[in-house]
Amino acid sequence: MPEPTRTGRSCPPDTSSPSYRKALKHHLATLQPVSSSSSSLSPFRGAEKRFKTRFPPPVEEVRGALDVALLDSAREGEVTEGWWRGCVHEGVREVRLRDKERTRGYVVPSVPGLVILPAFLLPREQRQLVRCCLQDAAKLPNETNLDTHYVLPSEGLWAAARDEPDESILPRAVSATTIPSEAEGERGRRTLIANPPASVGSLADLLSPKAAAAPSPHLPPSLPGELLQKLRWANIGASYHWTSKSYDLSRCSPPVPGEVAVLCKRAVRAVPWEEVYTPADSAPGGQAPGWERWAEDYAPDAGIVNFYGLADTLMAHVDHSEVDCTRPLVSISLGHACVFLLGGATRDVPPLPILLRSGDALLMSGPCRRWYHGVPRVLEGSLPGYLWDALEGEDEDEREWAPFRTYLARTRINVNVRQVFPPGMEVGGLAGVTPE
Ligand SMILES: O=C(O)CCC(=O)C(=O)O
Ligand SMILES: [Fe+2]
Repeated sequence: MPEPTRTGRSCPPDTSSPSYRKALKHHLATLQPVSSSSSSLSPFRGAEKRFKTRFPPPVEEVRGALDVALLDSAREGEVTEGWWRGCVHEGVREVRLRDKERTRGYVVPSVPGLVILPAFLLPREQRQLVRCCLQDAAKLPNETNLDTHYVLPSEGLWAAARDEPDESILPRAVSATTIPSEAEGERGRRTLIANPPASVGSLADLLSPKAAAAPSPHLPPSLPGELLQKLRWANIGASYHWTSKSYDLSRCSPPVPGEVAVLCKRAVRAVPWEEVYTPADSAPGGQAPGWERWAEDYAPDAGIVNFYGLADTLMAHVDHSEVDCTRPLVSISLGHACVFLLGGATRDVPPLPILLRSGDALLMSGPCRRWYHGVPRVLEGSLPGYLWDALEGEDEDEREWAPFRTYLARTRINVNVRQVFPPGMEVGGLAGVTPE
């Protein structure tokens, strides 16, 4: 495979180029007639559609996205070298972080409980987290989207691609004890299924063993490098069961990797929550009960690492499988930037588009913790130079980094970490207390 290059660095696609015209022609030829229902799309679906558009690329649409990197002169190079940029919305408020080295944090009054920590990770830390995601997280006993269909090597796909690139990986045989894989999209991405939000009352469900999804019967053996391109998610911590969209605590899983947990706790500790929630909000039934103690007692116990190719999207959904429904979900972006849409309690609320760049952390807590959100667009040509070129002044082995940068040339990674159980409630594989 030829070494990929960083794409579309300093200008939008050349709309007069033969390749653009050819792609446009193909697009127009395959265009479906406008359905009578398209005007009745919900505001969230409408926004998704606008950001997904390839012809022409949604440069103007993205210009309306909240892009807090514009407020940081240190990121000027990163912003100007790519051709996607958003804007700064009125009302966005800076909060002073406790973490002295990283001084920026932003809240948006229309989205209570949202905190954005731009450039939360330094370039060196981003590289380290990328390594952790590919080498350690996407490996047994953690489950990935590929485990349903292939017998993956115990050393993990990344190590296999590096050490035994020509060794085929066999598809898994169909077994009579499995059930069809309903919750998996065509390429291992997720599709929507409606299930009730988790609560203390649904704990018994979390403890009951869940059937494995059925492997696809018609898959050829594949090389590790080919399968890496099909890697879409890896569970970390408590095992998430995609078919039923709930946790499966009957499955013993290692905890969230230490270095991921440390980063997420650092993000939660850095936020001055008293500036996010006023004391009145913390009253019982308020916006985020217990926020005063998050700095001490936030303990992530589950998460998903999402791997997006440049054309991949994540449709509108609510993460409601966690028993604790207000503690922060910490989401860290790596590699290519994206547009993240954050709506409201229903798809009828017009979403706020946010441009998330590599190293940014986004925290959803309190009211917005169970709001609709999704990723309609990975922004091609947005890989920052420090993930591609040698790191200035850092003692890093660029040869060791080379396969990671090649992978990132077509990828966005998102580390999405949650706390399923509130402090003191430890259940099943995570300890052994059953609620009354
Ligand atoms: O990729 C992202 O930024 C969001 C991912 C997400 O919403 C999820 O994993 O539930
Ligand atoms: Fe989500």
